[in-house]
Amino acid sequence: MTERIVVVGAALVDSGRLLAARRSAPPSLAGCWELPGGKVEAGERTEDALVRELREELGVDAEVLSRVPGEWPLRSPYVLHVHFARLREGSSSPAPLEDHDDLRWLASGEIWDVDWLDQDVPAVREVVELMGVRDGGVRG
Ligand SMILES: Nc1nc2c([nH]c(=O)n2[C@H]2C[C@H](O)[C@@H](COP(=O)(O)OP(=O)(O)OP(=O)(O)O)O2)c(=O)[nH]1
Repeated sequence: MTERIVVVGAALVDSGRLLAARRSAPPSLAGCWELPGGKVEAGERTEDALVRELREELGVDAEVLSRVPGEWPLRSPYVLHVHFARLREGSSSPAPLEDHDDLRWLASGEIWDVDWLDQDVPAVREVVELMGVRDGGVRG
């Protein structure tokens, strides 16, 4: 059976805005925007992987909230899972420390202003839908 590796992405929300991160590498993905996160390591809980990745990549202390239902195929063998997350009180603001060269907090009318990775578009669409539905519920 083909190995399947989960990449976990954060729908990091704050005051109704969603954080988008612009990849700086590899060249095939550089310049496009994604949900920050990374690969879940063997034996690691997805939520723990997300907290770890957000600390490494953005220097933040994040709290993982609910999972966005669904799973989106990436380049084999990767599949994307997404969880809502928010910054814990006292966390630093996100900074593009690793893998990214720009960050943007997108308000609801700005979500499609950035050039998302093609494979992220269906996941982002789902996130936006849920942010609307849960308005007030997932706001950080
Ligand atoms: N983090 C993240 N990766 C994504 C998204 N969409 C997408 O195709 N990918 C791809 C890019 C990479 O091939 C893979 C995850 O790689 P990564 O570089 O973020 O993960 P990582 O930090 O664990 O990687 P590594 O450098 O430790 O190998 O999934 C997304 O929204 N978020």
